[in-house]
Amino acid sequence: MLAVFTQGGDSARRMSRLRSKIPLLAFTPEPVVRSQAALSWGVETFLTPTVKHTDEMVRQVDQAMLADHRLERGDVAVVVAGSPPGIPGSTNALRVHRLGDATDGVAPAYRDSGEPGDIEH
Ligand SMILES: Nc1ncnc2c1ncn2[C@@H]1O[C@H](COP(=O)(O)OP(=O)(O)OP(=O)(O)O)[C@@H](O)[C@H]1O
Ligand SMILES: CC(=O)C(=O)O
Repeated sequence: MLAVFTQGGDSARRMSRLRSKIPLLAFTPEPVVRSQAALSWGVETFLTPTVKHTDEMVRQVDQAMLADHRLERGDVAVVVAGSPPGIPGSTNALRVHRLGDATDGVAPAYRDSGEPGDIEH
């Protein structure tokens, strides 16, 4: 599973163009971008709160995937984002994340990152 965090939508469009065989999920804080991204090939969209740290992004991925039992703890997700978050056009990071690590708080940074709010699918 590949999760892309996008503010303007370009990153989601670029990932969609690759026609990957693995599921592509786009997370955005912008309702309009969410609607546009949903029209791109193979993209499933999630509306998320704006975050300040990439650790909060992976927490959102954990919440979205584990709540629906879409994936299991220990499954691996690839997360593409801009680090630090909040600057459109700054996508520059790829992280391999083990699902559950953020919501389980396996590292101190995850325990500090708090509740990001609701994710709307
Ligand atoms: N929920 C969020 N909270 C904070 N920042 C976010 C969130 N979702 C995405 N971002 C940030 O948005 C940026 C990527 O947005 P975008 O998709 O617009 O980039 P891009 O495609 O490179 O830009 P552009 O559309 O300007 O060409 C990254 O810095 C990413 O961290
Ligand atoms: C992409 C991401 O989650 C990071 O920069 O850590």
